[in-house]
Amino acid sequence: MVTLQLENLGARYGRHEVLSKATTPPIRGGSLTALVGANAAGKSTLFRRIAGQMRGAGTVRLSSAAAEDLRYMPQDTGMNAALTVYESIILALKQGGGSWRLSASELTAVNDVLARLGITALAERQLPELSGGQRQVVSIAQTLVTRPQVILMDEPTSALDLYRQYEVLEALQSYAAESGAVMILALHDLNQVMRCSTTTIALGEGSILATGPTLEILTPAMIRRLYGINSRVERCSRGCAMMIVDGPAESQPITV
Ligand SMILES: Nc1ncnc2c1ncn2[C@@H]1O[C@H](COP(=O)(O)OP(=O)(O)OP(=O)(O)O)[C@@H](O)[C@H]1O
Repeated sequence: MVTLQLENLGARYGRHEVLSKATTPPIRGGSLTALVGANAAGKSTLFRRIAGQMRGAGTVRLSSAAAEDLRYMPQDTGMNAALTVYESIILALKQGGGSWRLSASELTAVNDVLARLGITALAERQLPELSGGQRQVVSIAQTLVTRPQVILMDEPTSALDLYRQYEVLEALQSYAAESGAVMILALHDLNQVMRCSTTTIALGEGSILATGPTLEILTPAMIRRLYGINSRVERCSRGCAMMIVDGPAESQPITV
């Protein structure tokens, strides 16, 4: 089982300190972890820091996985190359180098990721012709095709319709369950978080405020602290937890 643990991570842009002493217990693979926090709280910055794209204080500890097994899918992924969807996924698979010839197992990996994400019909389409939601799913396919063991995705469902959100989150959950990968998704929709993630990391006030089981973290008090919103967390008639927004709290969230 892969685990990821953060110890006292810091990150700054010049003199602007965005994160300080960001620490988590070991985050276990096999299910989805959500990263939540207000705009500008530092979610993308934390991902860049974990992915080694930024220097800073602290340590990222990985067990049962190497740094090369980590993939980070940023919020905005360039999709203007004159490639088909199929070619772009082969390119993502071959980024580690090697021959352009596809082995039988690589061919299976490309076809599998297309099928898993429900985009087989898009395989021959050119990237610049795709809609925003289609691009986002292709970007997820490019991220998963190498079968990474640690995956960081920045708002992977932000451009998706309701059906696609459901389909993609189910696909990500099943990928995590079968591979044992640590999969952290930055998400803004807290009902989505409650439905799909077992663990939640709450980011605010320049650090990680709490990490733990999603329903223990996403209490009305934490939601008020993170977003400045009064809310209730209730059970629907089928027993699923859901958040109901009541309105703005008197105090605004504190971001950096
Ligand atoms: N390249 C950069 N140079 C300078 N400051 C930056 C840079 N990238 C981000 N920041 C600043 O760092 C802070 C955190 O930004 P970040 O993108 O990590 O937030 P976020 O939580 O991902 O926000 P959002 O939910 O809006 O995507 C913000 O104040 C932002 O302006």
